[in-house]
Amino acid sequence: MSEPMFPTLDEALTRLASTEHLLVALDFDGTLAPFVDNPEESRAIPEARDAVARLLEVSHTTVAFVSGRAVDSLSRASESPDGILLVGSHGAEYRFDGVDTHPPLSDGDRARVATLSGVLAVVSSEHPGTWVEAKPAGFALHTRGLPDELELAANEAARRAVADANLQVKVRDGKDVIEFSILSVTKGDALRHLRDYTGATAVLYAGDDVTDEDGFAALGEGDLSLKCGPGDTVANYRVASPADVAAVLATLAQERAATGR
Ligand SMILES: O=P(O)(O)OC[C@H]1O[C@H](O[C@H]2O[C@H](CO)[C@@H](O)[C@H](O)[C@H]2O)[C@H](O)[C@@H](O)[C@@H]1O
Repeated sequence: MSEPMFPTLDEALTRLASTEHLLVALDFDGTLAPFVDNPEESRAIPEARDAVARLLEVSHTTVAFVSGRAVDSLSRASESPDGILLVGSHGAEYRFDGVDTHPPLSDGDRARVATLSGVLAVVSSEHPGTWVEAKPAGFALHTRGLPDELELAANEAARRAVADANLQVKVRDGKDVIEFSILSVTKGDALRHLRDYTGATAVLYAGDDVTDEDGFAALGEGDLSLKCGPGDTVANYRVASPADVAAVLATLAQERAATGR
């Protein structure tokens, strides 16, 4: 973990609550929602939903979900609370104030996506228990529930097959998932864009996975980075579970509201 600016998370939250415009950016799976086998059935825990709703009621406060999911999938799983900003596909898709934006894909890009689809379909068919989730610019090969050795074999086969196809895609390791995208944007890019878009004077970002490290690294002095669960991190603070993240958000909502904003 990085050296925190304040010795305790409570002190850091109090300082953050007093900023002029606060951006609360949150990863979804593993941070607000516990892992489940079927991503379509994933939902934020009630405590997290309540805390997000309270933050959304405070003026000069913006809340965003920043996910590896495609933005449509994120919208369904998060049930897209009123006023929320959505970032999908690790920063490749935005849904802000009802407007969708994403980088245009050239014909060549679409051809690479189609080739990638075929390559991963073959890998999945050769590795029972895996399945492929489609996204606008890539795919996730899911391995949840497989024994470690089978998961490893599927991941290695996918990496090899994609490398052999010479597609030059971005590879992201996640929790029981390996992702391949023709776009290389990161959650760090997403947080920089969100900061500009909202004019935030301070940012909280919470996440649990390797891809969230790009988000943490994009934060600076006066911001707060919160890692959920175990694993190496550059975040300043750590909690154990989505329930703990929800408690942090509830505290922040309470303190932020008390500032009179
Ligand atoms: O950036 P996130 O919001 O954390 O999204 C990361 C990936 O989340 C989803 O997969 C993960 O959650 C699933 C549901 O709990 C679980 O079955 C899977 O094993 C996890 O990796 C989503 O399906 C992926 O597209 C996201 O990239």
